[in-house]
Amino acid sequence: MSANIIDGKQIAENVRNNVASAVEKRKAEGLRVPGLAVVLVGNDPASEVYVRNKKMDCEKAGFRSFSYDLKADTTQEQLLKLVDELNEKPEVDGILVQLPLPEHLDANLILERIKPHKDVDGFHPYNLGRLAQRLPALRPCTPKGIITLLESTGEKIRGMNATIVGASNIVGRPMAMELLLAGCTVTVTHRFTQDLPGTLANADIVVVAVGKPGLVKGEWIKEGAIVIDVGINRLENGKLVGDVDYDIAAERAGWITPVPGGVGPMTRAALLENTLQAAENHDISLNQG
Ligand SMILES: Nc1nc(=O)c2c([nH]1)NC[C@@H]1CN(c3ccc(C(=O)N[C@@H](CCC(=O)O)C(=O)O)cc3)C=[N+]21
Ligand SMILES: [Mg+2]
Repeated sequence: MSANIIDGKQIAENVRNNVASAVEKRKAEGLRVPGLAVVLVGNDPASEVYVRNKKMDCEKAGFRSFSYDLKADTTQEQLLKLVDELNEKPEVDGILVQLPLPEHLDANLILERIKPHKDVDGFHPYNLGRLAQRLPALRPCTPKGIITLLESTGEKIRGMNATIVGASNIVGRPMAMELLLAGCTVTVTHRFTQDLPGTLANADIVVVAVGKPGLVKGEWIKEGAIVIDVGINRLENGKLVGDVDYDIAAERAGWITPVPGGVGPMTRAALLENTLQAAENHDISLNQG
């Protein structure tokens, strides 16, 4: 068997076009265009690239973007003050504080300071709690984007066995929740898991989000499985690879995401969807005074 490729780039483009149309419609109705504030602390080169891309996505979708590039030695108090200001700014619908933050800052405290209705990353405990209760919420971008990728296959996801490799706050654990809500039987594996190959042998869906090239061997993939690779690893030769041995996995899988061009572009598209959703909810709360 040779896997079908899940074309994240193309699917993300469709999502972005839908968001752009919704923005046009808002304008025609005399509503504000959505606004995203992007906060970057320090000068990590990878973060600078990501942030630049997010601003570009905003402009293409017809959003306003507000950027705040802060020095690496910004204090906790200064950053909290900026978040407080952005929380109160009516033209800002979404606030994104780029991670990782410098060591001396407490990311959890800062993310929790963002008003939940502006938390377009979906990282606030309020939104994660609402997701866990299947209530409307802003959902973390990568897991949300992956659900869109799974839906694009046309396969019936409900009832499948799904295994997630990696239990991070921003991907693994919210992904488990999304797949549970989608009707999967969910297994989460992590650094203490004893038999990863044995678990994967039973997995109809595999989502890998660890950040170690070659962590998942192609031979471990069940024939016909859907393989979603969230890893983005830059090798010494400059090549970008995921966490899954792609070539062998692609011989066994039914569907597989490439790296690059799989999950990454969908994460960015889901951020635009969340910012539009935040703007729509924001209108309602502004009207209610
Ligand atoms: N507050 C916050 N929210 C985030 O969502 C967030 C973050 N911080 N910090 C970093 C991670 C990582 N992340 C990516 C998004 C898109 C690509 C992406 O577009 N990747 C391209 C390739 C990019 C490249 O060439 O390096 C692809 O996979 O095709 C990658 C990684 C969002 N993150
Ligand atoms: Mg990603």
